[in-house]
Amino acid sequence: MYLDRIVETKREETAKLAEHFSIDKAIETISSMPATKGFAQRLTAGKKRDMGLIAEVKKASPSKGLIRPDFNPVEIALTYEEAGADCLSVLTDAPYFQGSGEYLKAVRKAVNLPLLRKDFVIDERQIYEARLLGADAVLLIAAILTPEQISSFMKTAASIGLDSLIEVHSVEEMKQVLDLELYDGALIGINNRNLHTFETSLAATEVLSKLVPAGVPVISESGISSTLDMEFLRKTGASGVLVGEYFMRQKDIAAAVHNLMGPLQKEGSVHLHG
Ligand SMILES: O=C(O)c1ccccc1NCC(=O)[C@H](O)[C@H](O)COP(=O)(O)O
Repeated sequence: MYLDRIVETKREETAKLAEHFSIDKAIETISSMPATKGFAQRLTAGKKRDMGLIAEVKKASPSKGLIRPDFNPVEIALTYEEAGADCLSVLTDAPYFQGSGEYLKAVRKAVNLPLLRKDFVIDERQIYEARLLGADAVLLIAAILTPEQISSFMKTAASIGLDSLIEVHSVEEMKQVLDLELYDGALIGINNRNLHTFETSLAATEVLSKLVPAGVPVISESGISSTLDMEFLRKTGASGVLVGEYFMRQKDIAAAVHNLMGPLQKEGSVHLHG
């Protein structure tokens, strides 16, 4: 199974990381870093349209191979920012997504938006590393973590100012996550992609969002590519969407953001550079 392969690779990567990474030193460095930017807040009260947008900087994927050959993460991030994305997701996994921690660092320097480190977190060192790279949030995938790990990682993340996007794909995972004490800044991500078969269906959001109590923000992730999809997702009560491949395949990324998401409703809150 592909997800098992990815997790096996992460075990190797984190074992290597453990050889040199000091959590105490990381905490010391983080204590003098600027505060994080409130990832969850930007997707709820602070969103710029009726639906929040996490726009993904994604070069390749296990399901689709190379998606964007002319990949310039900083240019893409700046385009997303100018088009009014609320937050960005930057893939840092190298072997399967051709991402990099260096891309996250470079994007952090270039844009003001809150950033999600998109990777497969299985070890708390990756959470400290995310903060050092400039992330404002981490992804915690229920399919590869125990509820105890999710709880503990969410706590670690919160202790260093990071929000958590907790990703589920099944009723069982959703129930387990909802049984946890969710920290302020926790978002539920419903992945429309089955991470074992790679099939996507927005029915995942339709079905699973019904289980989420009012007040817990839901982000619908993956396989979103049309205004019809957005209409469908609005009716599920999702607060926002995470979109990668659709934008990455467009020549004019900014136009694609505007077409998919509709006009900006909070013009004043768009942070442009200059
Ligand atoms: O994208 C994949 O092929 C994939 C395969 C295995 C595990 C995770 C995978 N994707 C991670 C994601 O969650 C997506 O990059 C993200 O939700 C955006 O999805 P999309 O808009 O479909 O690119």
